[in-house]
Amino acid sequence: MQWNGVRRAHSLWCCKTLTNNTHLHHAYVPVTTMSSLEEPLAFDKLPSMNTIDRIQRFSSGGACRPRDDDVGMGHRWIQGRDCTTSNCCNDDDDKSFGKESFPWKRHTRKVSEGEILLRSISFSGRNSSSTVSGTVSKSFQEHKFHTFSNDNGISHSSNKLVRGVPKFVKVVEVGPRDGLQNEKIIVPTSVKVELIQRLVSAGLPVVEATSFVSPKWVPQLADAKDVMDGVNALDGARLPVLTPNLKGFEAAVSAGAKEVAIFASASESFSLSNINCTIEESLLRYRAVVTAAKEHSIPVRGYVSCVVGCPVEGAVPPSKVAHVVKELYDMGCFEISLGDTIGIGTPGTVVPMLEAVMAVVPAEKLAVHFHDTYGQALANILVSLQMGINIVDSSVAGLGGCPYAKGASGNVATEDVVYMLNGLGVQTNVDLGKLIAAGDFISKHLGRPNGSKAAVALNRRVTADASKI
Ligand SMILES: CC(C)(COP(=O)([O-])OP(=O)([O-])OC[C@H]1O[C@@H](n2cnc3c(N)ncnc32)[C@H](O)[C@@H]1OP(=O)([O-])[O-])[C@@H](O)C(=O)NCCC(=O)NCCSC(=O)C[C@@](C)(O)CC(=O)[O-]
Repeated sequence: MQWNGVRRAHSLWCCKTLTNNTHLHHAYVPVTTMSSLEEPLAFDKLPSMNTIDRIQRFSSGGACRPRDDDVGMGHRWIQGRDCTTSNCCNDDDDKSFGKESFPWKRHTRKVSEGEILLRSISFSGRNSSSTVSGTVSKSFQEHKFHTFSNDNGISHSSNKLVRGVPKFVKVVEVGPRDGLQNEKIIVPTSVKVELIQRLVSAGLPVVEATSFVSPKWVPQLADAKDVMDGVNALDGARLPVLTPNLKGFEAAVSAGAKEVAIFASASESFSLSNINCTIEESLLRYRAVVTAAKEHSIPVRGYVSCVVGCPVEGAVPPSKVAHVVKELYDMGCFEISLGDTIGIGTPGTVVPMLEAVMAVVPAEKLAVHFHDTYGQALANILVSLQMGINIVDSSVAGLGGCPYAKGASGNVATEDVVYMLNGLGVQTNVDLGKLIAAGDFISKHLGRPNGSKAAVALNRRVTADASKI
């Protein structure tokens, strides 16, 4: 692999500080074009949406697709979704996430919807608690962490903006992987294990546990096998891991992983810097992983990075994103997560990107994954929900960072997402109080404040209430 090494070494913006074990992986430090990140990408910086027309549209039962006469700016989506998906608030069929199916295997989630509904309710708010075992601070259970909202108003709202959002949203917690891979401090394995336990205990249905990548590039996750040893016995959530190649896949399976994720990019430059190969080479690699996964009946999630912008290339054409998403879908990924890796998107750029992607892959197979660098993540999530997406990735306490941009923050905080979803009357089955406790736990270990605004505000309210007693 000498050639690969040479190629990577020649990429100008690749930060290859392998000798410094505290540095994050090579993917994330461009030396040029940072100025392109200083202003939001706007419509006029995107390629003509006519390109989207050229993408072969394939019919998908539940996909929420734009009308043929609406390929421009996607304004229709911003005004409110006017077509339905299987999980729209207008839809009486609560399919939700209890019956997820994978291309080669009917997969039944361990926690059925019925079980979820039977879980005891110990917190106020629409998304109540779970009784999944785990270590949770008792004191938090005595407080009420709820979203300020008028419940009746939500459930009976006739407003098309609110009606347009799904009834259920599957929150995919990526903090232990995407968050911790980006933190400067290498967190001890025992702390990672406890964090995952707490997140599962909070009712999160999917907690991405770690990555089986090169420890030279991501030293923060070099203990992947030990983390899996610590969490394999956990019940109640799926614990996928990232695998960049067959080597990683085999290591993950040996460590007991039951679900994996592969990660491609819509930007050629980012692909080279992140996984040291072109997009097409990565797809070849991933085909091998998916084939091996099928043999083990292991579901594979796909990621596509840089779905609206790349730190080097600037705006990324929606058609390019759609191409990579479709490739991953066709090779057998059961779900594809759309990553705004540098958190540069706004609803103005996210909407046309989603339109292009939803023209080739059904909405219910898509997740959104927003970093909150520019404070746009919740707005982007809301507009995605209105377009029919019902899977959202996030990191507890907003873990992580993005060394491409000054002052960049990590993924959108799970607490903030759940708070917003509670306010919208969308069910997640996540217990906000336990989630906040998990966020406080890891923030304490990292020696920094909780990066979730909702967590900080709710903690402050609890403290203020307690002081009045
Ligand atoms: C992909 C590689 C491995 C290619 O790296 P490479 O250097 O091209 O690979 P190689 O095949 O030449 O191997 C080089 C060395 O790595 C080893 N190696 C090779 N594969 C593995 C493996 N799986 N596990 C452990 N070790 C491995 C291999 O054995 C060899 O070891 P040596 O002989 O030098 O001692 C490398 O570039 C890498 O690990 N990259 C990690 C990238 C990464 O983790 N990025 C962050 C995740 S993506 C992300 O965060 C975005 C996302 C998903 O969140 C969505 C979004 O926000 O956009």
